[in-house]
Amino acid sequence: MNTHKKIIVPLDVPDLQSAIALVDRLPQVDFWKVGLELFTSSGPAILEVLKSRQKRIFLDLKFHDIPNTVAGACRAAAGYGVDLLTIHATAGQDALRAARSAVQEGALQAGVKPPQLIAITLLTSISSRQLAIDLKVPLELPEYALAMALMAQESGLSGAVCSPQEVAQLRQICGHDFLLVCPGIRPSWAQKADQKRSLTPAQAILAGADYLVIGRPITGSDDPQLAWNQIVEELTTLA
Ligand SMILES: O=c1ccn([C@@H]2O[C@H](COP(=O)(O)O)[C@@H](O)[C@H]2O)c(=O)[nH]1
Repeated sequence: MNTHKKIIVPLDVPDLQSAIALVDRLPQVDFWKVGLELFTSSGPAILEVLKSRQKRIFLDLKFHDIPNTVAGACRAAAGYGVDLLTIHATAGQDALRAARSAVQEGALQAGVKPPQLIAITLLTSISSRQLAIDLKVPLELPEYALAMALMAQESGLSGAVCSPQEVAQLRQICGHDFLLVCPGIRPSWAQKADQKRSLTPAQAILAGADYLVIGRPITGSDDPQLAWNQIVEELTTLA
């Protein structure tokens, strides 16, 4: 796969108009992520815009609810014909299994290809200290992230969202068929902002990530095109 096809850019903008402006500004981007901000403000309209331009879509709604409710949400989301869909692993095994089945049903009913359902292991904005002190989780962070990924794998999900700092371990244990998508990516020249467990794009790919989610280093830059080119160049040197 061309290296630039491994980069997913989030449309973390407040409205449909800003989203379309960003898509127009970065025509090289093949894979866009629609998350909570844009979907909450503008609904599914952006999905049709992206599909009409032959873009791949990561619908990152991070479902987290009881099994019956996540199943209903997954059934509806799968009907949009997106490529990737997220649920929090902490919804638990019953919810993950219900979500997996619902994704198949929703896609079948709508006559579209089912999305790959992937589980959030632990948000990349959470540090080891926050995991222990705020969330009261008694495990070491890498052990916890691995446990969440394994639960997702045992529940039949296609993969997981993890920080690049845990991706090597997850790749080694979960195997090569398990999709690993990494946000929290920061080129050496970018601000970390609220991301606590980051690596550079090259480090993340070398550690085993299938896809990198890279937002503000590109979309918050004065020159998004230049930032995109710098990242693609960094990754091309690996190929
Ligand atoms: O653990 C997670 C899960 C999802 N995200 C999402 O990825 C992007 C990251 O954007 P940046 O601007 O590169 O920080 C954002 O849409 C998050 O909702 C994540 O960061 N961590």
